[in-house]
Amino acid sequence: MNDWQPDSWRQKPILQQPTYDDAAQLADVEARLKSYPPLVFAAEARQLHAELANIANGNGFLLQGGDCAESFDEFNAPKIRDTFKVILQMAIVLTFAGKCHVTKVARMAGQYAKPRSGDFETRDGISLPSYRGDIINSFEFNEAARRPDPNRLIEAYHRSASTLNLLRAFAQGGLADLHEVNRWNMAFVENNPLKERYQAMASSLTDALEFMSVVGINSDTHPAIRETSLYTSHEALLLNYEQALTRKDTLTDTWYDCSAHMLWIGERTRQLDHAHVEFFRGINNPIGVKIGPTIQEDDLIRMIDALNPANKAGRVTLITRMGADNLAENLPRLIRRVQAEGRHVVWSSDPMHGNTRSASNGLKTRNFDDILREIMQFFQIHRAESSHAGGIHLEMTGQHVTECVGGAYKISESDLMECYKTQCDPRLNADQVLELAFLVADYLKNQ
Ligand SMILES: O=C[C@H](O)[C@H](O)COP(=O)(O)O
Ligand SMILES: C=C(OP(=O)(O)O)C(=O)O
Repeated sequence: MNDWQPDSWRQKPILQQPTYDDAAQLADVEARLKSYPPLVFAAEARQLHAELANIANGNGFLLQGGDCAESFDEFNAPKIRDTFKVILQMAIVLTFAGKCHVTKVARMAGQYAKPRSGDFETRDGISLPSYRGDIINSFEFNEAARRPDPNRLIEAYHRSASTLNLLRAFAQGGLADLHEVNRWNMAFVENNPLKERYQAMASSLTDALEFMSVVGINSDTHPAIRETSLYTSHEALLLNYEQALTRKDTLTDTWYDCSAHMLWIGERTRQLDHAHVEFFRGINNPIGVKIGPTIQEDDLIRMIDALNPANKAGRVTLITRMGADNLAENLPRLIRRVQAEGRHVVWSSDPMHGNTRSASNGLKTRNFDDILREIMQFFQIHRAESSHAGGIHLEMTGQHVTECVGGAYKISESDLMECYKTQCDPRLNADQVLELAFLVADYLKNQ
């Protein structure tokens, strides 16, 4: 690792980056960010690493989710609270059904940069640079808004700090009480059109909590009942920002990217000889890598080795995002090769990014059934290969948006316009994501 430095990525080719007009202004912003306090503490990242190591070894489950792109405009406490609540609600049913620890990692407090298919967006004959996330430019469609602005890095830092502050308060301050979380779930089941389907699981969970109370295990006697831990993550796409928040941990004398506990490399920027792999190989956080259906076995092993030469369990999470129609053909060959080479990884399923399509009105959407189908196949394939299906990675929100079609409330393409708020990709709403959790839990319970 001698040849690695926080800025050594700058010597490599890089994709999916904005072009800033004023290099001096960008350098000034980077210097300011470098002087700011880190957002997370390296020891917290190590704690997450240890939890992920358990999952890589077959124990536990990773639940990772949140916005496709956090937005400066939609930045408020109810929105943060609602996503926090729904992550906890999912985690409680998955813990109960899977009978294992669920590690919760939010796509929050930094998920501000987006890779795009095209550099330009054209509307009514006018072409402007694509929206690349609020840390880079603005979603509004005019020339000034779409110009990359370095000050947005500072803005993203402060918003991430406030978000993280509130998440920590919720996690430790009483909002995470298991009894409360269970009450929210009971309300979800009570109001759901498919309530009979979820009733049995919700009732047995309630019974379990009541039994614990009777034998004296409650929020007063056991802090674990009223507190939780929630880690943060985002795609480390804008390396100027990530480098500025990369610090040497004084306890271990090793480098950590202190913008979040876990960072991931996207499907579009994981080329072995490019900047993102170079940056990631030197930071000690647990990291994710998105992998699509075209990846070859040799390339996968080379990538794992570049990122985790010591083959440490918990360091690398492979997040497969193949699409429900491609998973069965591609996942088994990758699992077999990773097993044959003895590499330690967490396998997680992102059932969102391979299942995006255009609705008839042109809006991007995803079908709940495709999402569920990809997750279920993910579990079945891992089971058939004697491998551990370690987690799921979702684009979701705690709010009642209409962006993905289907689910118990049968959102149709004509409903999409009712509350379509995403600035990039369609997210599962609060009901859809809980429904998914109950269905996955049902499957886990029957295994
Ligand atoms: O979230 C992932 C990507 O940023 C997104 O899918 C790209 O969307 P696009 O194809 O509209 O650019
Ligand atoms: C861009 C994303 O995913 P992928 O790299 O898998 O396309 C994402 O998760 O926001």
